[in-house]
Amino acid sequence: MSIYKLANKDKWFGRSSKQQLYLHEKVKFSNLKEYDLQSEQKTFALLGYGSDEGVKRNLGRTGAALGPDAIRIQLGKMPNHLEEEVELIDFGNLECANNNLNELQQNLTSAVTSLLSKKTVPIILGGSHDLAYGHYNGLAQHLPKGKKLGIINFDAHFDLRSNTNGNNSGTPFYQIALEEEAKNKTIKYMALGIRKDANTKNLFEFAESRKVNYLLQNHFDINYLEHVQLLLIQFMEDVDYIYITIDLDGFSSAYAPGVSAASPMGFSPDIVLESLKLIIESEKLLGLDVAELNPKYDIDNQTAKLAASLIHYAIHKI
Ligand SMILES: N=CN[C@@H](CCC(=O)O)C(=O)O
Ligand SMILES: [Mn+2]
Ligand SMILES: [Mn+2]
Repeated sequence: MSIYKLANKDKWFGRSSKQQLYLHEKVKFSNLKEYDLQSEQKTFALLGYGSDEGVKRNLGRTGAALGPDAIRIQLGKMPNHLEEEVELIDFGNLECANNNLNELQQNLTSAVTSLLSKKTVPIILGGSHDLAYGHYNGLAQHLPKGKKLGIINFDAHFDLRSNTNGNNSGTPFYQIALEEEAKNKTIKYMALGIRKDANTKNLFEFAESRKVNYLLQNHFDINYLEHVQLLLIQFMEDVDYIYITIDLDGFSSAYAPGVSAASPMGFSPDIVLESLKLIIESEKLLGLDVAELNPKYDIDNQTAKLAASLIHYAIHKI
């Protein structure tokens, strides 16, 4: 079994208003195993994936295990504009035990399925990007047969590496592609912000062979907004539900230095926010995660604040 830790309430602090003007005053805490369906009110479920095992296996710089708490610290200090009946619940962290990544991913899948069955919107805080494999499977298993789940990944990398030598942070979408094929289905995968200088020829070939809808980093830019919107609309038309995964290493290192594999020439927050707006307005969003925050390399918490701002934006838009 992987490790399940209840939320550390000390990570939620900030100015005190006594009228829930800040998210640390709004957030509630619960136990994954005990939580029950409250009512039909909108509920966001925060769950940390406190692991960098996948980054370590992928020869990256470790530190992402500390990502979830760094996001909580920044999110808690932000203003709360949620309606009173909307709930924000911190379910704590899943962590890796005995370097057993597969088990951690399976436990994330079960947790996500359970959170969906209780009508919450899962928001996973990462944590290395292998969380995508667990998160996707949890969302997919919840869906009725025949419903299509599309993945929209904001990332510098395809993460389509083969997992022949084990799962890691670079393999989640390869695993999903192969498992969908085993069921005579095809992966519905869009990757935005792909860097040519960070993905090999083989990865591009694999992506093309699986009809991955990808956009290179230089075109994933606010100057190409209409083009980006068109691609998103076309992709979303073809699926019933959407899973959003944001790998912070896709942002330029000017915005996101706190990652394992930084992108000096990455994308900017403005185009990501425009994309999130469009996706959320489609009302097809099922779950969202923010991955790869590595506080060890962050500067003045910029990357943690960016991660928190993305989540802040999403929960106020959904
Ligand atoms: N999740 C990250 N995956 C990247 C890491 C790149 C790197 O470490 O340079 C990948 O495997 O391509
Ligand atoms: Mn990446
Ligand atoms: Mn990634």
